[in-house]
Amino acid sequence: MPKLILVRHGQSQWNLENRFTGWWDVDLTGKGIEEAKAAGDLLAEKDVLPTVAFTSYQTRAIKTLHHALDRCNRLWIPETKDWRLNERHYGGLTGLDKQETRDKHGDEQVHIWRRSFDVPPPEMESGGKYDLSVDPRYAGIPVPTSESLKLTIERVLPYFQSDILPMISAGETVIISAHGNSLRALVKHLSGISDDDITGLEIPTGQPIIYEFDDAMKPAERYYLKDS
Ligand SMILES: O=C(O)[C@@H](CO)OP(=O)(O)O
Repeated sequence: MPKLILVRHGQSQWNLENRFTGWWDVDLTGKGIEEAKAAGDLLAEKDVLPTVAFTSYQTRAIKTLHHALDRCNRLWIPETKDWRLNERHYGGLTGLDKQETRDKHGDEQVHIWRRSFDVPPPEMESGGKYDLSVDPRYAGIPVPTSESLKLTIERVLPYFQSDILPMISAGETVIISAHGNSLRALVKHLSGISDDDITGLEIPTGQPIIYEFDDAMKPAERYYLKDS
């Protein structure tokens, strides 16, 4: 049965500091590295060994993938990076402290920015400290100025369907190392979760989630590998 493994990157420096991150390229903490290694150990222990890998353009997801693959002796498998698996773009909130933003704008407003389905945060100003539109890694790519979950889904899903699903159909065991919101986009689609319910789904760092597909490429309900 073809399998898909989803893993959210381990703890990042800004997860630890409680700052809005989005597309900003923050590295893993020591704890994040350990989470990624433990994910790889679990893949080895359960004998769920990836044959093809996908990740984003962001260091925390790339390093998580590499630490995990190292631990299950699969660093050699083909790997594709694509910006469409990036975290949702946090716009003008990027870099701000989440608690200070709550104190300034109120809990309700911050909850809307973080967890509404289709309300994007304020736009990022061009030329600001966290503007990545001139970063060479995004040359030729339409860098968003802000994204809701809905907008994130609109770039993650077509990429999944065109580039990742055919690999699963071909019998590969695919691993995707990505982010809270790019993975929400995939789980929403694969598990048929409503617009209202998906925003309440929290995806833990470094915990492999498994989808098994039947012959008609219909995914069964997801499960955490640690619980299998
Ligand atoms: O800051 C971010 O980019 C994301 C993921 O860490 O945070 P949130 O929980 O608000 O989606």
